[in-house]
Amino acid sequence: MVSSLALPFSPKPRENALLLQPCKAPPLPCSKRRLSLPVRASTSTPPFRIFEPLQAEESSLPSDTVLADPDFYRIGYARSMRVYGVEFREGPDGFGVYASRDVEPRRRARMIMEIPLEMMLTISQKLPWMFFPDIIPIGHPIFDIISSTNPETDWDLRLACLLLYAFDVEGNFWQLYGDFLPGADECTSLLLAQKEDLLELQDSELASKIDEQHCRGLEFWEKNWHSAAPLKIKRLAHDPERFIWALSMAQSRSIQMKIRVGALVQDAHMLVPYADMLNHSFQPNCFLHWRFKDRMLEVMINAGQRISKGDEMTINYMSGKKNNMFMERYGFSSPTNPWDVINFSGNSKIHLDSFLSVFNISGLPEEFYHNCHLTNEQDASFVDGAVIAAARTLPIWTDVDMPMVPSIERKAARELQEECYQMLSEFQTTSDQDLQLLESDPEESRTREAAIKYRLHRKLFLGKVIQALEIYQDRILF
Ligand SMILES: C[S@@+](CC[C@H](N)C(=O)[O-])C[C@H]1O[C@@H](n2cnc3c(N)ncnc32)[C@H](O)[C@@H]1O
Repeated sequence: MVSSLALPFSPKPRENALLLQPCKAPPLPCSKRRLSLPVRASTSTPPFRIFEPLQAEESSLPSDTVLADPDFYRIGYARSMRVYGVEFREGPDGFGVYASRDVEPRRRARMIMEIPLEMMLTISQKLPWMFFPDIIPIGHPIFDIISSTNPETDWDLRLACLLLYAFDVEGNFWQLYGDFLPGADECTSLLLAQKEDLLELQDSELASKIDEQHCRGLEFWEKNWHSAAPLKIKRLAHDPERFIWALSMAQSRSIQMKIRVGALVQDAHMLVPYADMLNHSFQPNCFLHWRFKDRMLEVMINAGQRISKGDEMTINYMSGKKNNMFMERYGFSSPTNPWDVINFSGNSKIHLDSFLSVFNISGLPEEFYHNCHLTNEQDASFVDGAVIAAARTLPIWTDVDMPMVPSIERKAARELQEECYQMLSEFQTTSDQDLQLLESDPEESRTREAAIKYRLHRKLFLGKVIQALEIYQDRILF
């Protein structure tokens, strides 16, 4: 274990930083997410003005969101966390980060959040296990439990142990921050799903993977939280549900990053408060950066990015991964995931360059992008991540010396459409039925909702590929 060093200096609050000042803002509803408690909209006036945006006009901010409770900022501000030009709001996908003012594009990336290492929970990706900050005293039995994990596969078990341990350390920041983490009923992680929710995925392979993960978590708890375990271990997770919840936090909220602390460069798994409230986008406007000189994680707006007040600030959680991977780790999916895949089994193939030029897609397959400057308005709205995914996943042929023959291309496109229709017919429900289910029960569990959305998103993707192939057939006269 390595002890963390003292911060070389405390960062000064900057202009526009979150400032605690007497409240002049009108009372606004705010969200204080407490573990396992339903979200309540408080109508009381916050005792402090929490950062400039609270005074901003609410009208241009997303209407289906409520501001985070002032305490959420206060506990971080007291420990040198800073935010600039953004605020935390609770919306349809839980907490998120939103711009509180317009930002003109800049040549350099611009910082919107800084979080000191002292507030994080980190553990090295490889042996020997090192923790920053070093909160586990030598000889504590949780260290033996962490040491018993498989170094190759069990990063999430180690992080879950560390999180549970932090909740138990008197005065630790995570005792306060834990109040704002999603409870078991608010988190979408499928580790927290009932068995019948997993059936709603209509994907037996994914359901059994999640089931295996769940069993792995339970076995780990049973092995280490047995009746003869010391009290200081037992009290970290009295029941398996508590451990599984911590495991779901580790999986759905941690990041991996190379950090440099003093002379040590380390690949770490990290739980970073506040940055863990950023939602995912395949076209993110932000990224994470490790600032070595004072050991801060920075959230930066991409260089050249224009931001309008009310925009959600997002990062890319994983690049190049299909929806099933997003479901497995985070419990959400997207109908426009540009990396989704369809496994076609027939021999039909379409001509890649012709397909790309019909939809003005440029670049190499790894970096396909929609060249919207060449496109009319109607096409611009049609071409989304699903069409980019189609360009990657449709079986293709390329031969620079051979021109494509439109009639052969049309036949291939029709056969590929047939295969998509066949795949759609194999689902137990239609998209309309899924939509009805989602609308009919607003109180249903987050995991059941995520599971129904997953199969719906698959159908929407297949439908979009069918539509794209239709447009392709119409436009390949030359
Ligand atoms: C790192 S947390 C982000 C903060 C989270 N929204 C919260 O309420 O604490 C990841 C979780 O946020 C949600 N999430 C993030 N990005 C999403 C997206 N693009 N669509 C739907 N849910 C998303 C999922 O529930 C995911 O497990």
